[in-house]
Amino acid sequence: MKLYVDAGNTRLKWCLDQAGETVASGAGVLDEENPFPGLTRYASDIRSIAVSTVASEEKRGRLLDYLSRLSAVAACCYWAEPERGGLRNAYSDYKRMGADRWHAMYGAWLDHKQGFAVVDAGSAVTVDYVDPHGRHLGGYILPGLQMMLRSLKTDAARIGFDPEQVLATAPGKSTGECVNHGLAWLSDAMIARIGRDTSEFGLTDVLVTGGDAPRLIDLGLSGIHRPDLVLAGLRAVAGEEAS
Ligand SMILES: Nc1ncnc2c1ncn2[C@@H]1O[C@H](COP(=O)(O)OP(=O)(O)O)[C@@H](O)[C@H]1O
Ligand SMILES: CC(C)(COP(=O)(O)O)[C@@H](O)C(=O)NCCC(=O)O
Ligand SMILES: [K+]
Repeated sequence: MKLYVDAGNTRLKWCLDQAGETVASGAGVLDEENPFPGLTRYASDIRSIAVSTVASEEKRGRLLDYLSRLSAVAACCYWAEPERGGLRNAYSDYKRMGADRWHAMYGAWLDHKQGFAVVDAGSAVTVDYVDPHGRHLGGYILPGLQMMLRSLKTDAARIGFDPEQVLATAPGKSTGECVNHGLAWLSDAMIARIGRDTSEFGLTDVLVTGGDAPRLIDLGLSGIHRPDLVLAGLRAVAGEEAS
């Protein structure tokens, strides 16, 4: 079996592949005693390990340590690239791009050749545009939804509120409403902007991934929900490298 790991700043997502089929998958947190609940019983069946990570070097070290105790197979990390299979990275300094963005774009490129946007709503929100020729037009990096709420809580002394996942965007009449409606209102503006950009650039599909993808879809982002997009791209890249 092949193990694929997407290690973000908040969570680890993983899947186990046998002959192209997903036999198990899950999510966990590196700091927990078992970062891969559900995986341990397959440990002796693992024949390869591929990792896409944007976590710090310290966290990557701990992840690789954990994996080396789990399995005798050495884990291989895959990074952003300048080009693959007709998909071309807009970054001149492509090594600086988060591996998750590259793998999500490649996962999308395999199935959506008519031009697309990838919206990855994780710890941070990233938006990337790829035209029908596979040219990455560039993208955006924004604070994630939880990150925004957390920064309001920690960096402003008098903003006290309970986070609520409201859809309301009307002007708030209490601190809680101002914050919670504010986040919905800001997301609404971002969603409208993505709609404008995709029609201006002639991109057909919007693919949405990351832990807060359902929230953005609830808020009106009309797109294809692909929770596994980073892992899909990583699977393809690692498979091509092995063949
Ligand atoms: N079970 C969960 N644990 C943690 N965060 C979750 C969970 N479900 C949804 N989320 C939301 O998803 C975000 C993390 O998304 P994810 O795509 O896993 O991030 P990353 O790739 O940066 O680790 C969090 O900020 C949180 O808002
Ligand atoms: C933008 C990100 C923080 C998103 O990470 P995530 O929210 O998935 O944890 C990550 O892709 C990253 O660290 N990128 C490096 C900078 C760049 O892509 O230009
Ligand atoms: K992300």
